[in-house]
Amino acid sequence: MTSKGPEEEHPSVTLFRQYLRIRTVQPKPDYGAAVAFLEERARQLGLSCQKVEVAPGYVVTVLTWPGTNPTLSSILLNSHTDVVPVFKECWSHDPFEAFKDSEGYIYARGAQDMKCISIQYLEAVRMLKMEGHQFPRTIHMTFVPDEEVGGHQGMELFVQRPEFQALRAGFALDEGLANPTDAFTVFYSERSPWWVRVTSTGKPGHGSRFIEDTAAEKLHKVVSSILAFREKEWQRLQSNPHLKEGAVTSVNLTKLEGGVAYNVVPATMSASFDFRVAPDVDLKAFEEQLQSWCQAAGEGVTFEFGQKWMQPQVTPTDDSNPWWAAFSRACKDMNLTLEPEILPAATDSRYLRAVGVPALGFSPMNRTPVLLHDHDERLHEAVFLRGVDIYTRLLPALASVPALPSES
Ligand SMILES: CSCC[C@H](NC=O)C(=O)O
Ligand SMILES: [Zn+2]
Ligand SMILES: [Zn+2]
Repeated sequence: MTSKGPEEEHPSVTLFRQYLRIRTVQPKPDYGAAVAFLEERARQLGLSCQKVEVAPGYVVTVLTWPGTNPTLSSILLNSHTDVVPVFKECWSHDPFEAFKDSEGYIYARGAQDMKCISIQYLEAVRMLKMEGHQFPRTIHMTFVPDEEVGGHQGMELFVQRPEFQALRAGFALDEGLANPTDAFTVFYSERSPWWVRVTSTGKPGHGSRFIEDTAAEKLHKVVSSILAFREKEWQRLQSNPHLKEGAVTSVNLTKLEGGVAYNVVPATMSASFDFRVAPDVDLKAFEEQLQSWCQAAGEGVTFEFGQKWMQPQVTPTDDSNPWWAAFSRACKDMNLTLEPEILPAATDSRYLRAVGVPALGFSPMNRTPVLLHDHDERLHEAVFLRGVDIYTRLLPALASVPALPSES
C-alpha cells in the first residue's frame, strides 16, 4: 500500500483521521462516540458487534470474524480507545484535528497510542475479507476503555467476565512502542507497576526549634534510600549494553505532600513513588526491602500501595511457543527485523497474560520516534499504511496456527 496526494487520500488514512477526531481523552473520554464509530465499522465490514458494559458507562466493544474451525481457540486483537490528555499550547496543530502536513505526518493525540492500531486491525480484516479469505481460527477485535488510567474499569474487569471466557482467546496482540530505527520492537513481558506512598509521622512544634524525630527527617531518609536504589539500577543499565530499559527496575519520586506553614513543623509528611519492577525480581523480597528502608528511617514510617501488580508473566519467544513461531516467521517472511524486549510501562497485556493468554505487544511503526504521551504525537501515513500491510500478513499466519496439543 502506498500513500497518495491530498486530493486522493487513501481511505484507510481517512478512516484513521476520523477516529483520531473522536475526543476519547482522559479524564472524560467520549466513549459513546467511539463505540458508535466501531458499531458502524462492524456494519460496514459485516462483522458481529458485541457490547459488554463492564462498569456503568464503560463498554468493551468486540468485533468478531468467525473462523472455519470453531473448536480452535481464537486470536484476540486488543486496542484501547482512550487517549492521554494534552498540553494544547505545546502542539504545532490541534491534537484533535488530525492535521496532515505536506510531508504526510498526521498530528494527533492517539496517532501512536493507539488509535493507529485499532484502525490497522480493522483495515487488515477488511482487506482480507474482501479478498475472500477465511481462516481456521476466529479473530476477535476488542476495543477497551480506561487503559490509560490503569484498565481498572476496562480490561481488568473484562477478563473476569463470562463474555471474555466465551471468546476462548488462545493468543493476543496488543500495543507496543514505535522504533526510530529500521527494526520493529516486540514486547513479550512488562514491568510490574508498584505505586507506593510512604508516610512519615513525627513530633510537631514551632519552626524555630531543634525538634527531634520529625516526620521530614525520617521521610528524607527513605527518599534517600530509594533514590540510591534508583541510581544503582540506572548504573546497572548504563554499564551493560545488553540490558534494555525494561530489564531493570525503575523508580521516580512523583509526589511530596505535607506541611501547612513555614513555621509549623508538621506531624505528617508523605512521598509517592512510581516503581516499575522488572519481571525477574522476587516481589516478596522486594516488598521486604521497602519495609526495611522504612524501618531504618525510624519509628512511625509506613507505606501503602496505590497500585501493586503481583503477576508478572513472560510470553515465551522461542519456537516452543507456536504463537511466537507463527508471528516471528511471518515477520521474517516480510524481512522485518524484530527486537524482543520487556515493556518499561504497563498495558492491558498484563491482564491477558495473567489469565493465561499469551500476548505480544506490537505497534508496527519503525523509523518513527517514540512520541506516545508527548507533545506533537504524530505518525507518517506511509508508516501507518505499511502497518495495515503487516497485519494482513500476520493475521493469516496467526489465525492458521494448527490445533495445539491442548486443542486436539
Ligand atoms: C500502572 S496503571 C497505568 C498504566 C499506564 N499505561 C500507559 O501509559 C502506565 O503508567 O504504564
Ligand atoms: Zn496505549
Ligand atoms: Zn498510553
